Amino acid sequence: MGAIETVDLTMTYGPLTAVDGVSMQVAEGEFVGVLGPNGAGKTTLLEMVEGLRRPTSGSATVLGEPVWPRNAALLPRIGVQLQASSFFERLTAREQIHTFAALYSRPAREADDWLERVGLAEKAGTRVEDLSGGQAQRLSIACALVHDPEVLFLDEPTASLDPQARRNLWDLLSGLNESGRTVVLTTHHMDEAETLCDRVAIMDHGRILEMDSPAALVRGLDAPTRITVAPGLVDRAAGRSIDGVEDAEVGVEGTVLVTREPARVVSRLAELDLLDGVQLHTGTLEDVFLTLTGREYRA
Ligand SMILES: Nc1ncnc2c1ncn2[C@@H]1O[C@H](COP(=O)(O)OP(=O)(O)OP(=O)(O)O)[C@@H](O)[C@H]1O
Repeated sequence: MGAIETVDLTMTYGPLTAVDGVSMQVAEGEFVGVLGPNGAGKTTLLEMVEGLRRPTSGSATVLGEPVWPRNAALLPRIGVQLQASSFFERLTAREQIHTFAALYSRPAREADDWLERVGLAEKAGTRVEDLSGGQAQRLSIACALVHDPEVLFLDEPTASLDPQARRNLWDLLSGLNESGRTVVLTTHHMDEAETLCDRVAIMDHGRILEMDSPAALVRGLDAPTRITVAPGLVDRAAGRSIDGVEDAEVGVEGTVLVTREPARVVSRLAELDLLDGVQLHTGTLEDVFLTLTGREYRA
C-alpha cells in the first residue's frame, strides 16, 4: 500500500489555480521533498493531502484512507508541522507539548523526551511567546512528532533554524525515516533535498514539473562539468595543448574549463602536472530547479 496517493488534486482561489491537477504517489517509508518558487502551490498541496483544506476537485488518500471529509481515524497516524506555528497561548514549552501528548494519550515523559531531542530541554519552562523563531519552530516540530506518527508532513521545517539546529533536525528526520516513517517536506534548501530525500517533486504554477531522485534529475539535466583551475593555469593548460585531449570539447570561461568529458580532461591536466587546486563541479539540483522554473521573481 502507498503512503500517499493524489489523483488530479486541484485548488482554485477565484481566478487563480493554486494547485493544478496534481497526481502523485508516495510509497510507505519514502522521504519526499517538494521544491518550488514562492507561490508555486506547495503549501496548498500539502494542506489538501493533510486533510486541512478541501480540494476544489480531485482526491487524496493517506495510508489508503480518504483524507476528506476530515478523517478522524487518520489523525493519530499523521503528524503535521505547519508553516505558521500555532500554539496555545501563554503555555510554557513543556505545557504545550504535554497538551499535545495528552490529546493522543501519550505519557508526559515521552513529551519531555521530544523536548530533549529537539534541544529545548533548557527552555521547557519558557512561555511559547518568549521563544526565539527557531526555538518555536523546533517546538512545533516536536509537537508534530510527539504521537509517533507513521506519515510526517513538514512545511519548511528548517526555514528559521541555525546551522546546528538544521543539521540536528536532518539527523532526527533521517532517523525517523530509517525506522520506517514516511516523510514529506517542503523546502527551499536544495542541499537539504539532495541530502535527505529519496525523491523530490519540483513544482511551479500548481503543477509538478518533475518528480524523481535528486541524482536522476541531475543526470537528466545533462549539464557539462566545470573544472576550475588555479588562476594562470588556463593559459598554461591551453599553451601546453589541453586539446591534446583528442576530440574533447573544452570551453574556457575565465579560470573554468567546461567539458562533457571530465575524465579525459582531468587525466590530461594530470599529465601536464597542472592538477594543483583543481575543483570539479557537476550539475546540481539547484541547476535542475532553475532550469525548470526559470530565474524571474515570483509574486
Ligand atoms: N487562502 C487563499 N486565498 C487566496 N489565494 C491563496 C490562498 N492561499 C494561497 N493562495 C495563493 O495560492 C498560491 C499558492 O500558494 P502556496 O502557499 O501554496 O505557495 P507555496 O509554494 O507554499 O509558496 P511559499 O514558498 O512562498 O511558501 C499563491 O499564489 C497564493 O497567493
